[in-house]
Amino acid sequence: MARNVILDSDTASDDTIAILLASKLFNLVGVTIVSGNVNFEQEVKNALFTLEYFNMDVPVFMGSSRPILGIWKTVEEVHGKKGMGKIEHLESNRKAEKEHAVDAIIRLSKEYDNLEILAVSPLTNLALAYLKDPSIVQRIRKVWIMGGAFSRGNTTCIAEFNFWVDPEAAKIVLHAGFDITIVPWEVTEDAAFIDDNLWNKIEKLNTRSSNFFVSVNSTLREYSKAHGAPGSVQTDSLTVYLAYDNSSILKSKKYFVDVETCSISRGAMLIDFYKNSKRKCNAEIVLEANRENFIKTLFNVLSN
Ligand SMILES: O=c1[nH]cnc2c1ncn2[C@@H]1O[C@H](CO)[C@@H](O)[C@H]1O
Repeated sequence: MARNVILDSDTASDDTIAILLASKLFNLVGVTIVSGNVNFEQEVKNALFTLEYFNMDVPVFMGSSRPILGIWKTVEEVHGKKGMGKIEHLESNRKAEKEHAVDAIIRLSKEYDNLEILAVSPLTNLALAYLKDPSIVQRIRKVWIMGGAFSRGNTTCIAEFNFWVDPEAAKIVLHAGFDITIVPWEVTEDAAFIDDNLWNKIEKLNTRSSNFFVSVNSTLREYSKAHGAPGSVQTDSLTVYLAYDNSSILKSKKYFVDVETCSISRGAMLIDFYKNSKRKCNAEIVLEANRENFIKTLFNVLSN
C-alpha cells in the first residue's frame, strides 16, 4: 500500500516535478505552500496549475506567506518571472482549501497513521505546526528535508536556499525530535543534474509531462548553466525519490545537526562530523545517492 505523504512546497520549476513524482510514488494527501522561491500567491497558483495540468486530485493548503523573521528574497532570476520557466499562463479552475496549512498538517497527522512529510522548501510551515501542536512529533513518522549545504552554498557562500530563507524554522524543526533525513544541496548536485544529453532525450519524449518538464525548467536550466552547472538540478525530485526508494541512499550517517542564524553565515548547516559537541544525533545526512536509479524513474514518469 502506498505511503501517505504531505509535500511542503514553495512551488516553482523543480518543485512541480517533485509534486508529479510524489503523486506517482506515494499517496499524496496534500500539498502545503510556504514562502520561498517566488511571490507566495504565485506559488499557490503554480501548485494549482500543476495539479490541474496532470489531472491530480490533491488539495492545496496555503501556509505561511513569510519566513518566521521575514528576512529573505524571492529568486525569480532562478525560476522565471512567475517561477515556472516558459510557462506564463498559469490560470486554473482549482482553488486552494480554506484550511491553513499548519492546521492541515496537524489534522492529517491524526487522520493518517504513519504520515510522512516531504519538505522540499523552507521549513516555516512545519515549524509553526510543531509550535502549535508539539504532539505531531509523535504522530509524524518521518520528515524528509531537502536543505542545507556542506559548504557550497547556492544562495550565499555557505547557505543553501531553503535553510537560508528560514533558518529559525529549520532550527526549530531540527530540535523538535522528529525522525529526520536531510538531503543536502551538494548530494543533489551530484545525483540529480540534467545535462544537455539528458535534456535532449527528455525533450524527444514529447509527452504531456516531458513537454511540461522542458518548459517549466527552462529558466532554471539557463541559470544553472550560467553558474557553472551542466544543467538544472532536480533537487526536490531527488529528495522525493530517496524518500520512496531508501536503497538508493548509497551512503548516509546520523549526526548532530544545527543551523546558523547569525549575520554573514545565516542559513549555514552545521554538522558535528567529529562529535565535538557530544550532543545526541538528531538527523540522518544523506552523503551519496544513486543517480542511475533516480534518472531511470524520472525518465519513466516523464515518458507517460
Ligand atoms: O539557485 C538555485 N538553484 C537551485 N535551487 C534553488 C536555487 N534557488 C532556490 N532554489 C530552491 O531551493 C532548493 C535548492 O536549494 C530547491 O528547493 C529549489 O526550489
